[in-house]
Parts: sequence; C-alpha cells; structure tokens
Amino acid sequence: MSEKTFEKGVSAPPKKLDGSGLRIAIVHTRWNYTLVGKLYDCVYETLTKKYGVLAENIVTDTVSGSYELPMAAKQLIDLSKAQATATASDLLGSPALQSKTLGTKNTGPFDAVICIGIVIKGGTAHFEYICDAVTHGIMRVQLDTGVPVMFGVLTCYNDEQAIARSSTEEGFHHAEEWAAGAVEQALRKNRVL
Ligand SMILES: Nc1c(NC[C@H](O)[C@H](O)[C@H](O)CO)[nH]c(=O)[nH]c1=O
Ligand SMILES: CC(=O)[C@@H](O)COP(=O)(O)O
Repeated sequence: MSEKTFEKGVSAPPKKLDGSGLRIAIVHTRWNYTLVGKLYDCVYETLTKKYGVLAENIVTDTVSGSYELPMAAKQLIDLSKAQATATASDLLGSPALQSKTLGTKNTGPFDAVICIGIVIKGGTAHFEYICDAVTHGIMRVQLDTGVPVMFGVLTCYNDEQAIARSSTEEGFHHAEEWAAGAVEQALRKNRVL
C-alpha cells in the first residue's frame, strides 16, 4: 500500500461531542451478517464508549437486506415520533408503542438513525439497482423527516473489499465515522453544536 499522504477515507475528527442526551436507532441487515455484525459492534462501541450515548437510548432493529433499510429507518422515525407524543388516553399510547416495541425507557423521538449493510456485486446489474435505491432512499428519509440518517452501507465489488472495510485493515474503521456522524448531525439538528 502506498505511503498515505493525506487522511484518505475518513473525515477530520469532530470536536468533543457529548452524546449522553441522544436517542439513536441502529438498523442493520441480516445479509452478509458476519461482516455486518463487525460493523454494528464498532458503531455501538463508538457511540457508547467514545461519545457517551447511553445504552438504554440505543434501539437496534434488523431487516433482511439493504434494500429494506430506508423503509425501516422511516418506520422507526415515525414510530418514535408517535411514541413521543402518545399520552395515556391516546390510542397511540397503546402498549404496542411502549418501550418494549422500541426497546428503550426513553420515549423521545430518535435524534439520528444509522443504517448498516453490505452490498456485494454479483454477476448481474442487481448490485447497481440496490445501491442506487438504498442511497437515494436513505437520503430521502432524512430530508423528509428532518432526522439524520447515516449511510452505513458498504457497496463492494468483491468479498475482499467488504472484509477490508469491515475491519481496520485500511488503518481506520468506517463504522467509527458513521457513529461520529450520527452524534454530530443529531447535535446539529438539536442546535447543540
Ligand atoms: N445481494 C445483496 C442483497 N440483496 C437483497 C436485497 O437487499 C433485498 O433484501 C431483496 O432484493 C428483497 O427486497 N442485500 C444486501 O444487503 N447485500 C447484498 O449483497
Ligand atoms: C447485490 C446482489 O443482490 C447480488 O447478490 C446479486 O447477485 P447476482 O447479480 O449474481 O444475481
């Protein structure tokens, strides 16, 4: 590998960010799960240990494949907003919307969502269509809802690229950047930055 002459692949580390007041959802695929699991673990560890996000304020959900990520993100955001406004006498306050559905005692709306998946090209154009749909879908969800949604989807031409980018083989971990970006964008949304 050539000597690195610039910080390729990672954004400059943001100033100290305090994530202790944030509620964050992570939705990851079950496709390519061995590697997706490594990405998830890195995101979770970075959120909690580096940025102080409380474990009880992190909701984890899973979907089959990356194509399902945008809809899952939208559903989580809408559910959390309904949960935040639900009252005891409100139908939306039904047990189905209580913490057991969204997994935390905190019932505020999500401050950010992190989507995690790995799409690996096969022998047809399927790869291109999925990557395009997921990219535009995730961007649309965050712009439509006003809730930051991080694009934690690796779009790889082969297994080797997926393996390298699901580890620190390149000297950095993409997943750390996704966690940092979620905290930074959430604080920006809440005008705390
Ligand atoms: N080939 C990959 C997929 N394909 C499945 C789609 O994402 C989707 O679940 C299916 O088309 C049904 O809607 N998903 C990945 O996440 N990664 C792949 O490599
Ligand atoms: C990106 C994918 O869905 C991939 O697994 C599909 O493989 P193929 O293009 O060979 O059908």
